[in-house]
Amino acid sequence: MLTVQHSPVVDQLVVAYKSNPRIYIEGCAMRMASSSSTLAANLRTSITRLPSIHRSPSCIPARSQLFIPKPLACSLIRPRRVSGIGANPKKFDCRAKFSMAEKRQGKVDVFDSEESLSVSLAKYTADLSEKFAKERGAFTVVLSGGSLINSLRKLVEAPYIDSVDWSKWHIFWVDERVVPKDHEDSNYKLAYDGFLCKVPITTGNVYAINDALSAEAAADDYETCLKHLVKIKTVDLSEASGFPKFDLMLLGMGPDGHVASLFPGHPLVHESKQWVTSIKDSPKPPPERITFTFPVINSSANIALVVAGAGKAHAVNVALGSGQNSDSLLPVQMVSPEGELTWFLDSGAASKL
Ligand SMILES: O=C1O[C@H](COP(=O)(O)O)[C@@H](O)[C@H](O)[C@H]1O
Repeated sequence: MLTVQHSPVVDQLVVAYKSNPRIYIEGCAMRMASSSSTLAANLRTSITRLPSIHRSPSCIPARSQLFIPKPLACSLIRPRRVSGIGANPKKFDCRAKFSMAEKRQGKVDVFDSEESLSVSLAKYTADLSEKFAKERGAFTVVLSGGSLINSLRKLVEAPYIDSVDWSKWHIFWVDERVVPKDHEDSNYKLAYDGFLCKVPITTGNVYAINDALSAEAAADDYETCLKHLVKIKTVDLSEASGFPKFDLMLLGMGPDGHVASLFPGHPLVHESKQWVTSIKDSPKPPPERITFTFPVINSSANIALVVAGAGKAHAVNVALGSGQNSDSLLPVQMVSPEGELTWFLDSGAASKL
């Protein structure tokens, strides 16, 4: 059950946002300074689930085509070994590594190259786009920073550049660094340069994090933005958890097993009430960031965990194979969506499985 406090100020801000997202951004920042969240939400306990493994390379023709929208919109509101990575699809059923009340099966796709991973990720994303556009008239997509953006490159080529209904897309970030949007460390800039500037996504449907605010204020501002979008049903709400339910979350993973800006051993991995939170001591620079929390991540309808490179093989093996972690669970092991989990691994990332 989700409760959002209403007030004339909030209602004015909603009206303001509809007519001019920038006004709404300022409104949210102002409101942030004088209010505290009254969100009451139930915690959905995160449960690790282990997947079946499927190797499936594929290919599509390449053709680049550019669309350049205006740059930004709004900031308002266990264990089984895998052997012989090859061209033929192969399926494995994995048993859960941890006992769990609510065991579900995910899927692991291993590709012989990052190139074929990218091709398959494009088709997966385009298929979900079509499904959600039909079902609910909108497709809410959450991006990570890092290498994920490069892995989305086939989505901006034929046939998807023309066949996807980009007008239905709404873009969010699972985490952001507290730097200006034109800074080299900005996840927004990375996504804009590598993906968003090439597709005709409506400017007003790109929900960037407000880079004019402190980390705490930016996290609060983004949460306020999400509550508004849930209220107007642009973003679904999970009945099970009371947290927002995004249609697709595209997650990367660091070599240490972190996802979003949720790092191994950091107390934020246990945050159970906030939708969006901030971190000032990120072990990976830059230190100040904002991030979705696990209850939001795990309320997703679909999560793609996209991991490439031998440098990440150990964390992948801990999550999916016989690898052991010395301390607590790796954050990536805590990814357990309400919906479907699909791993996209290249041969390097899967090399220890
Ligand atoms: O700092 C971050 O790192 C992770 C992983 O990045 P990668 O380059 O190793 O794929 C990324 O998913 C996250 O969004 C980003 O802020």
